[in-house]
Amino acid sequence: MPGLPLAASGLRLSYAGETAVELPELAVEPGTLVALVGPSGSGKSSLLYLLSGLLRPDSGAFFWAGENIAALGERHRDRWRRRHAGFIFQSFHLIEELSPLDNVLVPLWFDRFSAASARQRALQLLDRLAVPSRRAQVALLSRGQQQRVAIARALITDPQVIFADEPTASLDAASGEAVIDVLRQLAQEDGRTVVAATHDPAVKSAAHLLVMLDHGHTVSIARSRT
Ligand SMILES: Nc1ncnc2c1ncn2[C@@H]1O[C@H](COP(=O)(O)OP(=O)(O)OP(=O)(O)O)[C@@H](O)[C@H]1O
Repeated sequence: MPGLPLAASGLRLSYAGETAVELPELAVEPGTLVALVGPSGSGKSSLLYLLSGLLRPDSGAFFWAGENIAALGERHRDRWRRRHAGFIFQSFHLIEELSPLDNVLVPLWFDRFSAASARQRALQLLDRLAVPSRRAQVALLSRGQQQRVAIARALITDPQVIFADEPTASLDAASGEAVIDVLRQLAQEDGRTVVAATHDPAVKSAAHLLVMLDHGHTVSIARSRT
């Protein structure tokens, strides 16, 4: 499934009158890995949650494939997210007692699907991400492997856009590099749109597009040369 173009215009979110993030203009083509970077408290997570439709802006618009998600009610935004987006978190959010395979199948619990084909797809994803799928409990895997299980779980619905909140922050450098390689592949080879909020200089240098934030303000948007 090809990626999804994202765009934003005049986005602003504040908490108790304090601006958390402002983004005048953004356009992201499918196949792009975007890094949202800046010091702690600069608004990276807030912007990620705005662009993913988890938060609603005070003003402005953001578009997924031309649809202004900011204008939709919660139920419709949920539907768009379920259909088009996958999420990856710093602390993985896996169910420790379940196997890697069963964790990858979690997003399908509430959907009608063919168990056999879903299982096959989950095994293919775990294989692609080099995770030993036969382990009884995901908790027995290394942290790098656990994050790759979380990526497989995000991919089970074949999302066009992936949102990642500090995807490498709890990993050592080598495991972080493996996850960054996967994020780049998801953009470059699959053509998905990938947006990551990050402190990690390695994610920053791997990204195709950088959105730099400082105290809520977008300082610059730069296309990297990588
Ligand atoms: N739920 C909230 N209620 C009130 N203020 C909030 C809330 N969430 C974030 N903020 C404030 O909004 C600003 C931006 O926070 P945000 O978490 O988006 O920054 P960040 O760059 O992701 O930070 P970090 O790198 O530390 O995770 C900060 O001043 C923060 O204190």
